[in-house]
Amino acid sequence: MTNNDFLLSVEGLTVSFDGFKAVDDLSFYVDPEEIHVIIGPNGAGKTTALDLICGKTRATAGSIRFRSRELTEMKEHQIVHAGVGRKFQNPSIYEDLTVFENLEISYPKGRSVFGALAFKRDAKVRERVAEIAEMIFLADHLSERAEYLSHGQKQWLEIGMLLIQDPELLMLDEPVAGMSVSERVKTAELLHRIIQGRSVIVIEHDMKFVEDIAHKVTVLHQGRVLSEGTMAHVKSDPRVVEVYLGH
Ligand SMILES: Nc1ncnc2c1ncn2[C@@H]1O[C@H](COP(=O)(O)OP(=O)(O)OP(=O)(O)O)[C@@H](O)[C@H]1O
Repeated sequence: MTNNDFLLSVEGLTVSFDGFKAVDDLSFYVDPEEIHVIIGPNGAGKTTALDLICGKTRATAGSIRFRSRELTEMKEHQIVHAGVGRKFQNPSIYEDLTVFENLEISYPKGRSVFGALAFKRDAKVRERVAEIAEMIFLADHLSERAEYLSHGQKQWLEIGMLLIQDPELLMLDEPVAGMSVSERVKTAELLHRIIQGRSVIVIEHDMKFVEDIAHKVTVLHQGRVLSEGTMAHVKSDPRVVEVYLGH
């Protein structure tokens, strides 16, 4: 039975690579405005699960329902268009463009209601770029070339490039890897700020950061759910301690 109150329902999801099931009969659900963190040991299938949701990898079996749509039957660009944004581990920003230009080129095309009045569209884009830049702590860096940003600022810029498309589901793969402590704190703040009207799935190994952001945690092990619930719940689950947290 599908519960339509969930933003995302993953059920019985399986992918087999030459007989090896990297994701094996996986089910989990994401509520609207939820920060849902996926943790688990190396090779547990976390990245593969996100690859399946964004259409980069095709499922062998199972279903992924996003609102009322079945994503397993859609192409990658259709999934993006449906409102699913994905950030990979390495930032894919344009180093030789400014912060402003990086955000501007990410603004969705063809959404203008002003028709030929291009200047009105330009004003709207500038306004939205300014709004996003403020949100990602880069309001004072709009005219700076992206190559001069710190590693953390580059990560934020890429999140901003996704936010400007206003996805209802945003997926982030290890967003704080390589960040300083203060950048991690600000990233947690950023995530709490952007979930109004959207949900976020995060893969993360930094448990302090997970504690700061997670509404719900799903622990994967060998492609399956090992444990699920609040951080306090999964932290005290002996099976999680044994395969992951105790190491
Ligand atoms: N295209 C592929 N072909 C064959 N095997 C694959 C493929 N993609 C992933 N795998 C295997 O599936 C398993 C799960 O990999 P995945 O990258 O999803 O794990 P992960 O939980 O994200 O790990 P990590 O924390 O190290 O990033 C691994 O054993 C990996 O080698």
